[in-house]
Amino acid sequence: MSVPFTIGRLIDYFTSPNPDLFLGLTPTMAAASLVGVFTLGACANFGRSLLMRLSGLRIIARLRKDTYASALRQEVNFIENSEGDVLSRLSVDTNIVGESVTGNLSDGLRAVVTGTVGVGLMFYLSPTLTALMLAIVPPISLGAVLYGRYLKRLSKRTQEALGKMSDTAQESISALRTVQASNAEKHALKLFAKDVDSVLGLQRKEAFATATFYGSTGLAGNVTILALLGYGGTLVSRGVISVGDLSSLLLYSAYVGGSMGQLSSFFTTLMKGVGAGTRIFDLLEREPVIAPSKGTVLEGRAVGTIKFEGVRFAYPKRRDVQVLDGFDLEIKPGESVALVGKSGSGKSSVQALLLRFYDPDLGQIKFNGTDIRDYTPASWRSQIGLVPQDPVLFSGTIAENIAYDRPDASQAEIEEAARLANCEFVWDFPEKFETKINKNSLSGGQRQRVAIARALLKHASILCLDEASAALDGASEHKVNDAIAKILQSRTVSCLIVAHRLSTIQRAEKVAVLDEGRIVEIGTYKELASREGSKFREVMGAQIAAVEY
Ligand SMILES: Nc1ncnc2c1ncn2[C@@H]1O[C@H](COP(=O)(O)OP(=O)(O)OP(=O)(O)O)[C@@H](O)[C@H]1O
Repeated sequence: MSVPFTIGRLIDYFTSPNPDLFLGLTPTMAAASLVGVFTLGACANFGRSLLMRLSGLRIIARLRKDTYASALRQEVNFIENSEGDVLSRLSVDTNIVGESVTGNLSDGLRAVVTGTVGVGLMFYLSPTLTALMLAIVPPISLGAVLYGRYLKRLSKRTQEALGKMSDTAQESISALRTVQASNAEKHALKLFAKDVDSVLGLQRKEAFATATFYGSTGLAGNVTILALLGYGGTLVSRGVISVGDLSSLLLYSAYVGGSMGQLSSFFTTLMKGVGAGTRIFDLLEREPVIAPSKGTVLEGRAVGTIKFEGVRFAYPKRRDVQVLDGFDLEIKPGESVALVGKSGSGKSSVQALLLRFYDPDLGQIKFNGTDIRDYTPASWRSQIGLVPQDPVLFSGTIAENIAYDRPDASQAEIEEAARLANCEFVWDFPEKFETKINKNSLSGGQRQRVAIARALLKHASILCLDEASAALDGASEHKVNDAIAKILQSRTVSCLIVAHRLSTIQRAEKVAVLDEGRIVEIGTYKELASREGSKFREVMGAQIAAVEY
């Protein structure tokens, strides 16, 4: 802020017949002091920029971690419906918020200081000219407030549209094999382009608003400088102020104008940050429907009877389809129950309820007489090993994948679980258990067996198996069946298996047939298969006929 003042003094010094600089300084001393001030300013700028940048990055990192932690806590239904949107909040929105409260804030503060000191020094030099310049402040401030509000709304909508765009991209990219096999690239691109265009539409509105605001403030600023020069010129000719004072004033007005520009950009960036922040805090503060900390902790390996009592359930997104309607089932400790039924009859949903991915709308699921909702979801889930129909592998080694539920497991335990799950293929890989894999780099049958090993390593008291309905190749299917058979024969775990193959159903101690949301038949395989006209025979028709033939 000392620069315009000193320049004014220097101009007066060189243009005046009786030079007198300021406080008895010579031009050389004034220049030397300025260099000192510049150096100090440079150091302060370095510190400001570095500290603000670093704190911004740390805020972004922390917001990302917290938002991710919150996303992992939410019930699966909420996240599965908006995967891309959640990812966009994690990457884009956190960035906007971080920048708007750090670098932007420091620029804003600097603008406030520059503006206030500038106006103060202008008043010192000429109160009349300063009052003339300040006349443009109220209309510009009003414009900035209106523009900021508009931008905040627009920013939230833009971030939402960006989230939807990410959702669309995520869906196709994660299913690229299906997209390419169906020659659906054009269709996928069309869907994505539609989302991109809606983002573009919103950004265009923002561009128009910004251009209008900056265009008009720029015009107002230039007109003010012209007015200052015109009126200031008459004051100089009348000898009220010196040429140096007018030069200082003009420079200060440029500083103040610049700081007002910075202030409005601070305000608009802050409003964008508020828009993006709303989306982050919506997720950060969201209470999951299935509260992670509610309930008592189920310690150790708990053995007991599982009882579904009058369970009614419909998916939140499809309330009109009653998936389970008076579902009753009992699984005793160590018992294996095969759940059979037509495709879409609700078998996987039963397992999803047992794992508390959802809670029943009515009725209860009890473990040893206690509603499973009375346990914390994490401690309840720690009792269950899960082998889904299409198991998911994560990027990492085979050992890490097998030990996913129990990262502390020893190599010997991992190998033992792999042996029990018929994962002998691992020993054929050159790097054995250290072989790096990702979600696609094993065959379907191998994936199933790794998932079985994972579930076995957990030493859970309950196993939820969803048998692959897709046909595996003969050898692979035999290995998977054999691994499942070993589990069914052991009496140490209760097993709820969604079964499609006759061989599996035959091995289960109890077979339950699910139809229209409830168990319609229950018994041993022999009882159900020998009952003429049974629902079981209807569901398993072709397979039973093949055996009898
Ligand atoms: N996330 C979901 N949101 C809404 N509806 C769903 C969801 N998952 C499944 N459904 C519906 O719930 C019903 C039961 O599905 P579920 O997957 O439990 O059947 P299933 O018996 O396991 O089928 P399959 O043998 O083909 O795997 C079906 O009508 C299905 O369309």
